[in-house]
Amino acid sequence: MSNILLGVNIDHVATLRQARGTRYPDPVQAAIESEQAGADSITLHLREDRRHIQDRDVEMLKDILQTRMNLEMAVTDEMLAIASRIRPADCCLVPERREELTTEGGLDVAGQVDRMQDACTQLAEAGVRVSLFIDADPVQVDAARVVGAPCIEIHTGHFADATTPEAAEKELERIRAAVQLGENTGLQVNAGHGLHYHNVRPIAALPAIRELNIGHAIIARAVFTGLGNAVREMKQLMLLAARER
Ligand SMILES: CC(=O)[C@@H](O)[C@H](O)COP(=O)(O)O
Ligand SMILES: NCC(=O)COP(=O)(O)O
Repeated sequence: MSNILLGVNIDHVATLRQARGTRYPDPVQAAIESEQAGADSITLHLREDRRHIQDRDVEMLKDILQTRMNLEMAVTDEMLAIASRIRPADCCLVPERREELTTEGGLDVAGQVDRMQDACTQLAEAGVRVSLFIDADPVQVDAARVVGAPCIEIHTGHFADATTPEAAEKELERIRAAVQLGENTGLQVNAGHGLHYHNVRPIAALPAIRELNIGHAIIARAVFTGLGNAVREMKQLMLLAARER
């Protein structure tokens, strides 16, 4: 499969807006421009602390997006109720800690099977496709199957944070094995977190990966090149890598 999809995460456009409490930059404009530049979906993380994306952003984009909304959220009753009402195409369940700078790891699905099964069932009944954000851990991949999630998103943060080529290669092998297990298990396999223009290609080249969700690096590059160019450049890198599959 030489095609690979890009989900652009617009959280950090909202981070810039929230820094001053202004109306700009508007994540809604970022989503439209990202779609026009080739994004296959738009990811936004409605955090419990609303540090960046606001409920208003989700409500507006529900009626504006021409591709797909991938709503990231914690597994809480509040967020499950919002997702069941908004009914995004995709909902990616992620761990959240109030004091974290950004997402630090994957969901412990295996340690809370009943809770995860209930969440997956509730969202599926609302017509929402569920993805579970998990570490590259076979135990978690199998648990995602057990709880009935159709998709997983492999956390690539440890790969991105590796400080030596050897450590990066070790993390890439863990990701490669988890991605292959996910495909063999019948799950759609996505990946994301910490990917940027200099580390995305080996991840995009993994044959079974369907979609990459990338945000921080694209928004950072957009500061200098414009968002459209930043999205186009990332998509081009991914497609070049996918041809090596
Ligand atoms: C789950 C993930 O890796 C990111 O999509 C998440 O959005 C990171 O949280 P922040 O956007 O708050 O950095
Ligand atoms: N789930 C990963 C995502 O949406 C974007 O993460 P990042 O590229 O902002 O680190």
